Amino acid sequence: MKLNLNIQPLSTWLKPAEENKPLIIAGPCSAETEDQLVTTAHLLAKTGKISALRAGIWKPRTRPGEFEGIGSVGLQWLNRAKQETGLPTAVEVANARHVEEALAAGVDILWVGARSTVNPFTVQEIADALRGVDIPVMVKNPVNPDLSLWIGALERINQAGITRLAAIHRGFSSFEKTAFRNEPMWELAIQLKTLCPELPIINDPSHICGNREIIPYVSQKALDLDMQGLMIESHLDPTIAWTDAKQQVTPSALSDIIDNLTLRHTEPATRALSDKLDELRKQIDKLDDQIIQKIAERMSVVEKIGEYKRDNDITILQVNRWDEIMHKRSAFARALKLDVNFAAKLLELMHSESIRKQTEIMNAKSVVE
Ligand SMILES: O=C(O)C(=O)C[C@]1(C(=O)O)C=C[C@@H](O)C=C1
Repeated sequence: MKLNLNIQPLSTWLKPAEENKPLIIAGPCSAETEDQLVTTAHLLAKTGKISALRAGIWKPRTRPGEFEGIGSVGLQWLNRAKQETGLPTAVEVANARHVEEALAAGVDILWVGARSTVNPFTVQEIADALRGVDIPVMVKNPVNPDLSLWIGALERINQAGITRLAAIHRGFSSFEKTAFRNEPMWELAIQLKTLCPELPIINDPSHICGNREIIPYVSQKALDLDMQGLMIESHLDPTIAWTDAKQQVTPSALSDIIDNLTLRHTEPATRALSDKLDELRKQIDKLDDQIIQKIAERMSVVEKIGEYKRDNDITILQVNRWDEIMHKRSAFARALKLDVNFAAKLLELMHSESIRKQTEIMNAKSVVE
């Protein structure tokens, strides 16, 4: 399946500020005061590395009583920052009123937040408010790891006529406590990219990390996964930020982070390098064919065992046998320097397919009887 979106290339509406460097959208998590926003904007603009200024004006907070954004007045401050620095501005919108106010205040780019993307009613309201308007829109992934919600939101906005469209990968909520505030689950962004290669994806390391220390690592990984840019929260003094203080960086720290990022090419630069890659890929093609062939052979033995179990009334699941397989194969994988967790995942996948196939065989019997 391919995703059919009508979109214009990112380069038609936002370009990296520097050659051979990633595209960066930066700014405070929240606009707090006029001085905080305008000063931060100036410091960011001075780095010469920023393509657009972001700031949260309306902040969705889980519990009431927390700072919920400065509201409409912040749009005027943002406009002043834009006039003085020349940076285009970006704001999160969560309903039709936000869209109207942001447009009236001359905001250049809108984004739909993760808590809105989960709700098709909200996304549709935003899409309807955007009908007939020509403005770039970015759609953050939903808080929960559901690719179809992300796709649905992109489709709704696109169907409203927005062709300057991008996705923002900000990570997903998870019950497990990990090093990340929001689990990156990179595979979901990769799936989106595979379904729609022309859709630009901007990574948001600030929300994935939740703390500034690991922002460089996540940023580099996003670029290595061919994402088209980064949205990084930056505050003139993060220690006193009103929201998300731990994940914001000063403009000068951001400048250092950008300097240390490597922008890699999607294709080899020379003929000789591309020949070398082709040669290695040919080896992969051959090995993949062999792996599939062997898995198919294994499955046909599994089917024979399934028929045997059916005819002799033996349970499908054989815990002891499976335990033995896991132990032996894990030891073998370790000896071959394969990652044991990876090997275990592969084996578990095969086991669940064996069970699925043998269940089909068992059920075929009950249909015949
Ligand atoms: O050994 C069996 O009984 C099988 O059916 C094969 C197999 C496997 O895929 O290796 C499948 C299911 C059992 O739980 C254990 C092992």
